[in-house]
Amino acid sequence: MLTLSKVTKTYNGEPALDGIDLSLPEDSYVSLLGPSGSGKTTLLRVIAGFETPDAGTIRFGGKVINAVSPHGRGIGFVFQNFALFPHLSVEENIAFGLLNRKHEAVTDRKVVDARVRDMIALVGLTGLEGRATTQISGGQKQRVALARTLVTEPKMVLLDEPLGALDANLRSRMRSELRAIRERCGVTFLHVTGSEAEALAMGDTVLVLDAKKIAQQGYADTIYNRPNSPAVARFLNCYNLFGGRLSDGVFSSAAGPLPVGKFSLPSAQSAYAIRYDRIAIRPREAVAGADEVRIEGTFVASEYTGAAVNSFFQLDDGKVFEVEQHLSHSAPEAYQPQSRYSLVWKKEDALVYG
Ligand SMILES: Nc1ncnc2c1ncn2[C@@H]1O[C@H](COP(=O)(O)OP(=O)(O)OP(=O)(O)O)[C@@H](O)[C@H]1O
Repeated sequence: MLTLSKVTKTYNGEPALDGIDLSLPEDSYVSLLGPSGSGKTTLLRVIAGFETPDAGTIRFGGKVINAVSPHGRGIGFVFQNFALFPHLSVEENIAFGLLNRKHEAVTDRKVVDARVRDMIALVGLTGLEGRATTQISGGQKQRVALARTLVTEPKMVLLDEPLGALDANLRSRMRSELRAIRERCGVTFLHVTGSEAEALAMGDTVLVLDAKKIAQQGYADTIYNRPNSPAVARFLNCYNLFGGRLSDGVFSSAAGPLPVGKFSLPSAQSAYAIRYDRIAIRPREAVAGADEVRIEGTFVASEYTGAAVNSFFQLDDGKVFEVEQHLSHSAPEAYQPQSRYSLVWKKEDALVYG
């Protein structure tokens, strides 16, 4: 439904977007993930029409929309800080967009009231219609912001870090709320986030932006299991990465030679990656099986994250190596600080780039 080809945007001679090609499906939840400064907000603003690209084409519903004003695009935008009107009630905030939009404003009060009522029910704000927006919680403000956009019946909604202003607890509850609301209204959501956990949890599709380009676009589980470059693997924050060189089925790294399985990915940069949750911690004297890779590390500390425990080991080259054990698989074990352990994984579980 939305296609960008070779879209470029430059600020003061510096590229903020450098040849973006992407294609978003109808009726789906898309997460846009990227490190700070990678161009996420710029990309959203270009799609919304708040910024004009220097080059490239934006097509929406089959039509080129480069020259169409933001109001005429049929694309909604939800801001991180919600941007609600403090002097208007919940209901008035939601009605505002319909009554005052430049394109096809709805002025029949009955139609406005009916649509606002439906929207209030859809986002779960029934009972709070008359409240001032200064008298509702952060999560409720988020719902008002969303309802105010959805009431105008956009074909697509852009959300710029929509959960960024909420505390951690509320953020995880609003993740499933947002997904459910989207499914009910059938509109494509493009959700910008700097959090890999949020992107993978929410998006049917994930777009990874790195250094002003699309580094990878795919299903969330494909990106998680098969990041297509060391940069994407690093950014996902769930892989240990080793630099080095691949030759004759062995990856030579600072941690020693690492045997390689059948799987390798072509990449300009060579690297060896093993996911945190694919590693077993065994006594130092443990011997690796024929299909396994074994290195040694010194235990530093463990950190509980609720469903998992993450343990940190220092390798001989000083690098920190992380292991994640899900508590549903086994009870947590206590490791001795400053003691040496074997860190073992299956050869086939490693991703080798080169
Ligand atoms: N109005 C502007 N004028 C000049 N440079 C800008 C402008 N807006 C963004 N940039 C630059 O463009 C690049 C991309 O910025 P952008 O805000 O899109 O990144 P982001 O991925 O959204 O970052 P963050 O996650 O920190 O919000 C950055 O180098 C930024 O400094």
